[in-house]
Amino acid sequence: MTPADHALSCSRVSHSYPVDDAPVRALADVSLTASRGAVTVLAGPSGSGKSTLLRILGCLDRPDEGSVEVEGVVTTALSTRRRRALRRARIGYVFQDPADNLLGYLTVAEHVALGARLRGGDGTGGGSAAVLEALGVADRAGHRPAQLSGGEQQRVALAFAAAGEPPVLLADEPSAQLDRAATGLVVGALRELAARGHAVVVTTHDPEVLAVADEVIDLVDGERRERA
Ligand SMILES: Nc1ncnc2c1ncn2[C@@H]1O[C@H](COP(=O)(O)OP(=O)(O)OP(=O)(O)O)[C@@H](O)[C@H]1O
Repeated sequence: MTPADHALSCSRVSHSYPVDDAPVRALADVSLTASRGAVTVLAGPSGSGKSTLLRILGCLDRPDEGSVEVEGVVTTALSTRRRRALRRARIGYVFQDPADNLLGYLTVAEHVALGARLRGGDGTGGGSAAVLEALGVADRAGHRPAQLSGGEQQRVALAFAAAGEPPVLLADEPSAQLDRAATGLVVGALRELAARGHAVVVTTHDPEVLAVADEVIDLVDGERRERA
């Protein structure tokens, strides 16, 4: 493993949410590295800080303290505008809520083309046809989100996030809306995406997703705990 394989890392990240007079501490001094070719899972009980950490890694939020690095660029040192541009070009993100992932007026195929264009591609979607196939939604290319179930929308969201081959692919509870069969497809796709060279980072409670992790980061009350 060389430093070039480290697509994503964070160092000593702490974050609190301001709530009235008593800030809620969500993360304390968390460091991690996620490599290309690997599935890294953020695990831990509800409220342990998984989503907060994923949002910070994905340049959606800035931590109170600590730094985040994407392919050698310290994103926490960038202006909001430059951080957003880097996020669009280099990071695919799947939100937990299907409603946050897709645009109602675009078909599945149009999402894939848009994802590829956002990442500077030619709009053909890179390897997204194979990803749609692997996720069992290739035959829905002409459909809009309202014509898909919540689980199908999340699988399309994963293909949209992977379109244009961003080096970093982040997914917040990607199996939360899915039954066992669909979870199996998503788990297979996560592995395939890692094999294609993405650094894949997911939050989960799901043992089936945990089972395909190359590395598990355990969070408890916002702190990283070493595995026994
Ligand atoms: N917008 C917010 N405002 C205030 N507190 C928040 C906010 N978002 C999260 N928190 C708090 O920060 C802590 C970490 O929340 P986070 O959503 O990151 O945990 P999680 O491990 O992803 O939980 P879950 O598995 O339930 O999604 C929790 O105590 C939560 O209540």
